[in-house]
Amino acid sequence: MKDSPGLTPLITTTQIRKRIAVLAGQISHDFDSREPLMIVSILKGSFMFTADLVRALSIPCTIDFLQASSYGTRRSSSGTVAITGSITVKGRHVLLVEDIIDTGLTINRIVDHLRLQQPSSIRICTLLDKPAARRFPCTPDYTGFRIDNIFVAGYGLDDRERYRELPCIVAVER
Ligand SMILES: O=P(O)(O)OC[C@H]1O[C@H](OP(=O)(O)OP(=O)(O)O)[C@H](O)[C@@H]1O
Ligand SMILES: Nc1nc2[nH]cnc2c(=O)[nH]1
Repeated sequence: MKDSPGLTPLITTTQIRKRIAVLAGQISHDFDSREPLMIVSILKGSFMFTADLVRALSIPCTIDFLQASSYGTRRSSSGTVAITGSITVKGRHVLLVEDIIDTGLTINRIVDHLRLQQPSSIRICTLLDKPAARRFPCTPDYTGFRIDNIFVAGYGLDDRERYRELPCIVAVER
């Protein structure tokens, strides 16, 4: 990890790699049909997780992206989710891939947005879950790690656009 004051290691690169192998095994088992699974990666935070997860799957998939932003340069949600990108999910089995579910606002907004198009199913896979921070109900179908209500960065997640490139998850000092 880069030598930066205020960052405390939380989840190592090895732990992430091992956990993704398990998640990918479960997903591949659950969606073992001839139809390709539609992966929808929620940017920016999930770019690294998505790249590692899809490479570990043993089933065919397609990969699309939506961008959702509500934190901006803050460490708490603005309460408004801006969704950009246009994808077609009608009749597809969709797996939303998130880096983190915190208040639950972002994932709820995305699910509501996509349901209007009548997909065959929507499932949620998140690398990190902060159940203690939840304000909008959401129970992910696949979870990498449950963490305490602390602000984290690395492996795609930012603190004011910094640290996305780190290969591990760190806690950021407030
Ligand atoms: O459950 P919530 O409280 O809604 O928080 C989770 C969302 O917050 C982060 O996105 P952010 O708005 O920071 O955008 P980014 O992924 O581009 O950094 C993260 O990537 C999730 O999408
Ligand atoms: N980087 C980052 N983004 C978040 N979005 C919601 N919670 C978090 C968090 O802990 N870290």
